[in-house]
Amino acid sequence: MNIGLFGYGKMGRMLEKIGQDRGHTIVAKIDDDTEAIDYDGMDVAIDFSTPNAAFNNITHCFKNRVPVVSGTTGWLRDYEKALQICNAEKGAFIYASNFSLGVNIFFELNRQLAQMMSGLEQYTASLEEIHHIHKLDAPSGTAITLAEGVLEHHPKKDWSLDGKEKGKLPIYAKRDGEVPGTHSVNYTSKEDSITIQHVAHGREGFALGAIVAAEWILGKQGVFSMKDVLNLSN
Ligand SMILES: NC(=O)C1=CN([C@@H]2O[C@H](COP(=O)(O)OP(=O)(O)OC[C@H]3O[C@@H](n4cnc5c(N)ncnc54)[C@H](O)[C@@H]3O)[C@@H](O)[C@H]2O)C=CC1
Ligand SMILES: O=C(O)C1=N[C@H](C(=O)O)C[C@H](O)C1
Repeated sequence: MNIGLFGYGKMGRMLEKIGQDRGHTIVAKIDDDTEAIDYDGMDVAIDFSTPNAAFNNITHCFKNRVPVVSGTTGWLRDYEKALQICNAEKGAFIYASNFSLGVNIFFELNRQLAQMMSGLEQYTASLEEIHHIHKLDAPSGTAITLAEGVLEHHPKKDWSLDGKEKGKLPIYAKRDGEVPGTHSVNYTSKEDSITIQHVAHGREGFALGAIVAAEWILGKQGVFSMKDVLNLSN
């Protein structure tokens, strides 16, 4: 499979390694200084760029008939617009706030726990994410997905960064050294606390999940999620 990488930073380099290990060819490494892009040689594009660059990268791929896997976070205000362009161009698209197998299992566990906790008003829910100091966006995309899973079964209607808005589910975002990504969901009462946590040990899991998604999307048309790729139950 010929892969075009959009964003050749920490994730781009890890994708190159894992992609080559799985027998694929990296035909383009597009970064902020790339002047011309040859879409014709790409079977699939994988975008791990920046919040400001992702929408343009993704939609240009749709217009050039290249399927897209995107893991870039912090651009989701434009997500619906991207889906419209994907559908109009009969393109193929997978976005995931986190491509690792472990986090996608954690997403399911989070939803199940949220359902069990619904109606137990003595517990106060909160989320915490810890990432490296280079991260541009806060809260993390993964924390937002986790918050959405909690809110499906919770009287609160929205989340708020660092608990700044009263009456909303707080997501505390911390930045520390080179931490690859740690996410916790906590329920606390006067009597006790329940915490579930996912700890990434590096970036390999994210990159492997994105390459598996790219292999899966070849030849397909439409908008998909990691649930489709991993065949996880609803
Ligand atoms: N969904 C997931 O599983 C994961 C998502 N991420 C997300 O992926 C994104 C990238 O993460 P990192 O590689 O750690 O960041 P990074 O900062 O190391 O790399 C981003 C790269 O994008 C480049 N870039 C800037 N403008 C561009 C443009 N117009 N076109 C192409 N590239 C451009 C930057 O120069 C940089 O090299 C972030 O949004 C991060 O949150 C990171 C890890 C896992
Ligand atoms: O920026 C990162 O590094 C990561 N970003 C993603 C996010 O925002 O959730 C996924 C992972 O936690 C690493």
